[in-house]
Amino acid sequence: MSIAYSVYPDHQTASERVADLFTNVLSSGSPTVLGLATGSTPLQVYGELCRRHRNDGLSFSQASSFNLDEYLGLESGHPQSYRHFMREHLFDHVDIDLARTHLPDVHADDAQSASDEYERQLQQSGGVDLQLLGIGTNGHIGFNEPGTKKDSLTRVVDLAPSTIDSNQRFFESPDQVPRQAITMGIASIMRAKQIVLLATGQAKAAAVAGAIQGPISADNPASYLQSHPHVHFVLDESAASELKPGDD
Ligand SMILES: N[C@@H]1[C@@H](O)[C@H](O)[C@@H](COP(=O)(O)O)O[C@@H]1O
Repeated sequence: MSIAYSVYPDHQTASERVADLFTNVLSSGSPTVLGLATGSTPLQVYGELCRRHRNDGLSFSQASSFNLDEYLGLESGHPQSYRHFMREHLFDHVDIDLARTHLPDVHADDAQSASDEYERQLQQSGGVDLQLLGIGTNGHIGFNEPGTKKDSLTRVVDLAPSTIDSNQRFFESPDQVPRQAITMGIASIMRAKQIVLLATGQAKAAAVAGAIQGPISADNPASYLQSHPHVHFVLDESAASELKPGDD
């Protein structure tokens, strides 16, 4: 099994192609459920969608959204919380109804009940029409770290040491980096009707090659995507650099 992929010369061009997919589902005129991701990778996708809203009238008025994950342990409104990220980079710049934007409730007394409730809302939404993913250098999607099972649902997870290291760049000091998160599971993600994974930069090349051309394995959670019927990887040349030729 393999995954379809496209390679573009740079991050901006790749991001515009991903924005095209979002534009298509948003332009259908019917209610749409978007699956959204955070991290540095999708920033230009969101920038492009904001530009299209401003200049071309692209409307989010029929959209609702579910984010993949949220850190546990940050106070409400923390600048590195994913809710804050989404408002800063997308929600506050387009006509989406904030009441229909969903992120896991990390301030509930019982984080596992809040995770179960998120999974229930996700299932009741009718399903994600288009899910955007990034990928960790260890192959994680959302915060589904290596070792995650294919049937996993939304739950509380411990972050891998390599993920904590990678995320240190967003915090003032290493001890401020959260150690836990609530994340959609692999099975939650795989229910999306269409999935696009955007990866750019050399640091992602090995994880991308393993996901597309390696065995389906918990060692590289993105490899589970091989069994999804409508998944596409959008890559820049660096992220594609460890793919073996002749397998696209
Ligand atoms: N939970 C997020 C993922 O959803 C994201 O895809 C990944 C890569 O982040 P970046 O895009 O900054 O490389 O790590 C984060 O920790």
